[in-house]
Amino acid sequence: MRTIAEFEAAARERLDPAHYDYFAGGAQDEITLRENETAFQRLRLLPRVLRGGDKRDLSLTLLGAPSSMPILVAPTAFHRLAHPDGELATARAAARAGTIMIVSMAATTAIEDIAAAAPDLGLWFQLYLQPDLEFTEAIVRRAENAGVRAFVVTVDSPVLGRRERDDRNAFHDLPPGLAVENLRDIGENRSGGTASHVRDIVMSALNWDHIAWLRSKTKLPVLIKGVLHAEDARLAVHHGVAGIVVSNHGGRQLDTVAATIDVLPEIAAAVGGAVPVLLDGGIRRGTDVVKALALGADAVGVGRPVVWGLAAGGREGVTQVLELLREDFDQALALCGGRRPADLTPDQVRR
Ligand SMILES: Cc1cc2nc3c(=O)[nH]c(=O)nc-3n(C[C@H](O)[C@H](O)[C@H](O)COP(=O)(O)O)c2cc1C
Ligand SMILES: CC(C)CC(=O)C(=O)O
Repeated sequence: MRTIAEFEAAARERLDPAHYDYFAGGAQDEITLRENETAFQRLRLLPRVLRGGDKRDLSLTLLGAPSSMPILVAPTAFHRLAHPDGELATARAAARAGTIMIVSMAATTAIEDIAAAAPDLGLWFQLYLQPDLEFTEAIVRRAENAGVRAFVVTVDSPVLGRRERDDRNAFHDLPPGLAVENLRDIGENRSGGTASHVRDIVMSALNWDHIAWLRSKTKLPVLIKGVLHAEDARLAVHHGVAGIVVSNHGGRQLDTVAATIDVLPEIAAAVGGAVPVLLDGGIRRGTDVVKALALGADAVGVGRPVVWGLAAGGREGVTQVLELLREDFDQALALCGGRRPADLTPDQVRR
């Protein structure tokens, strides 16, 4: 398979249609879902020439974590719905690719098992802070003990977005045998949960004080994921976050919000290099990665492409997707006259 679109088609053939819809879908009219991709397609590149050098180096270090390329695995829930090996397969593929995997709190495999399956993997942990802060703290301790190296707090979900495909398919719970394993066995009366369980514990009250609270509870870097407004990026730096993920949750939260690539320049300007800026949403080609890095991202995350690889071929499928993106990015970088990710500059993108 040569493209992410081909992996998606293969995944679609294999998946239960309701599960395919869960992975593929966005909120309401799915305008932002489509816009994330079309916004990249609208941008035109201006390569630099005669800058030759035969060795390219795609590697970078993010908050102390080395990565072989500026393409990370974004947190997506429920990998065992996509493939029986679930998050273990994803983690092994991410480790082989030498990249960082941000594990979803709503993973269907326990964080300890993921860490054990891929000991060399740079693991970050995505958190939905919950109204019960003691419970949240227990999850934080559990993830720390498993060896994660950063927390990524999702801040675009005071409530969950309305995904009409899921409503139509009545997909609101995991099938028997699958659970949100990271919420199991913590505290009293926590049987570990289903999708509706997670739905109940995203926190409407979430505010900057909670970020300060989390920072007081862990020495690990705390990033926030789901920033679209430059003023929030400024506030994030002011509140001492270690990094910002420009994200609209893959178009799954509020429909008609801006495409991430369109707001990236404002956010990069607001942050001014104070902390790393990551971007996710709509990355399907190496040229998308080039555009994001040129416009100010330090790295990008991929959500659905990894799920399609997993559904199409388990660990090997995820490996193929990550290598396809790596090669595609490497070639686009070379064609833009760059040797390292940091060589890309905003003037190389015409908006
Ligand atoms: C099926 C699915 C599940 C997701 N689960 C989570 C999650 O548990 N936590 C989270 O912060 N983001 C979640 N996201 C959002 C992704 O982290 C990411 O922002 C988005 O997928 C990027 O867009 P892309 O799919 O176009 O690459 C999910 C996205 C998808 C498609
Ligand atoms: C379990 C869900 C809340 C995971 C998620 O963030 C999503 O489906 O977008």
